[in-house]
Amino acid sequence: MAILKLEDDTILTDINDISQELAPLNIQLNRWAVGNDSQLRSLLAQDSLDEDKKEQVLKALDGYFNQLQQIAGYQSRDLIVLHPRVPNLDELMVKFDQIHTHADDEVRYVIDGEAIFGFVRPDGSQVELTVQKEEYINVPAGTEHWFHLTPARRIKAVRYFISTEGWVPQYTDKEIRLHRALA
Ligand SMILES: CSCCC(=O)/C(O)=C/O
Ligand SMILES: [Fe+2]
Ligand code: NI
Repeated sequence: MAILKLEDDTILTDINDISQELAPLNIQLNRWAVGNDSQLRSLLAQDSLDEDKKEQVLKALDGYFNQLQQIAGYQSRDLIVLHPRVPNLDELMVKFDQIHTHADDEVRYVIDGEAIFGFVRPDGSQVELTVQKEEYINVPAGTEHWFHLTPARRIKAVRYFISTEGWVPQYTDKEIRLHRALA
């Protein structure tokens, strides 16, 4: 269940309240079921997945990718698997935990675990959104945002791409005011 933290420490959990606070950013937040396939569920329960198992997971969820392909021309998808035993996990995360934008929409489908997406709103205020399992988020291209793990340090998320360049950040050198203030 999504949780939104505002800069004044307000915590919102009602999806309508969250959508209202995110409306100026045109961020889409939906619930997408993973389903009851036992093989998929057993794969998602594993910490790490080799490339073959990642592809099995992606194929099992390609119904959503096919929809994105048809309605918006998405061309590729990959699977991010992060957990506490990933070597140099903190170093890996540094590139995400700085305010950046992408030329593509940032489209993520969390299928296990959770993570935090932070946003700079048009009025300059900052918010942090915890996105959890079976939640889909679409952050429009050009949105200033950052990303980090929760204390659980565990997420599996499908990333969908329109362009073929993959993950390219444009850093904006703004300070993550909210995160530091509440850390
Ligand atoms: C869960 S996807 C990893 C984070 C990412 O791709 C991104 O761009 C964060 O801002
Ligand atoms: Fe990003
Ligand atoms: Ni934070």
